[in-house]
Amino acid sequence: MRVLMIGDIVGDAGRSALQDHLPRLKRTHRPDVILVNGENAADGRGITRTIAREFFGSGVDCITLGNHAWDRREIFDFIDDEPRLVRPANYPEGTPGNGFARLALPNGELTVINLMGRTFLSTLDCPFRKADELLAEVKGPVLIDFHGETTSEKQALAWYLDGRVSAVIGTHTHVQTADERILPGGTAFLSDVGMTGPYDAVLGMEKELVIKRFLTQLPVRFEVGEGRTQLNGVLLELDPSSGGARSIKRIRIDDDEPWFE
Ligand SMILES: C=C(OP(=O)(O)O)C(=O)O
Ligand SMILES: [Mn+2]
Repeated sequence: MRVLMIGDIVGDAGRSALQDHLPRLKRTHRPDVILVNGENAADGRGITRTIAREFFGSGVDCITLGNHAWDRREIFDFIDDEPRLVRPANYPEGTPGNGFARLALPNGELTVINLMGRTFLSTLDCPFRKADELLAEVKGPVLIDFHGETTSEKQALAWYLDGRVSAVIGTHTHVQTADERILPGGTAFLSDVGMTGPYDAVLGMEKELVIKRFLTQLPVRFEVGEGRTQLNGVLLELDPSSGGARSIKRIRIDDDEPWFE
C-alpha cells in the first residue's frame, strides 16, 4: 500500500503548489492513497468547505488538521458531515468532528488518526492514552498525523507506538526534518513532513511581517507570503496485511532542491 502524505498546505500559494505538482507526483509514485494536512489552507488559518472540496476533487483521500482546525467558524457547519476531514482525536469528549478516518482502498483499509501534542500547544487530552484507546478498536495499517511542536514529543510517541501503527508522521512546524526511519517494530517515523506553500517566507507567512513582530514585539497580523513555492511530503510503502512499514522516503520540491523527489 503506497501512501503519499503532503505537509501543511498554507494559503492560496500552498493550494496552487499542490495543483502544480500533484499530477506529476501521482504519475511518478502511483500512490494508493493521498493525505494532506489542511489546517492552514484558508489564508493560513483553518479550512473552508470549498477548499476541502477542492482537495477531495483533486484526488486527496483524507485531510488532517491541528491547532488551527477551528479558525474558520464555518467548519462547525460541515465537519460532522465529512468523515474524511479529521481533527485531532485528543480534543475533549464532545468536540465536533472525528479524530480518525477509515479509508477503504482497493488493497485493504487504512486508518488515519490525527493527534495533537501538548508541549507549547493547548493542553488537550493525553495523545499517548488516546492512541491506546483508539488502537484497541482498529486492525490493519494505521497512519498517525501527530501535529506537534517538539521533536521530543514526536519521537516519544513514535517509540511508544512502535509495532502498533504503520507510521507516525509529524506536522505543524512547517520545516521538514531529515530523521526518517523505520523503528525496530516496523513503525515508520518522521518528526515533521514540512509545509506546502510560500518558499521565501517564514513558515509560509510574509517574512517582513514576521521580522517586524520580532523587532518591535508589538502585535502584527501575519499574511500568507507570495512568490516562489515549495511542496514537502513523504511517501510510505506499507504491508497491507500486517501494516508494517516497508519504506519511507521524503519528498521535497523547491528551487534549491528540485532533484530531491
Ligand atoms: C506554524 C504554525 O504555528 P502557529 O501555531 O504559530 O500558527 C501552525 O500552526 O500553522
Ligand atoms: Mn499547526
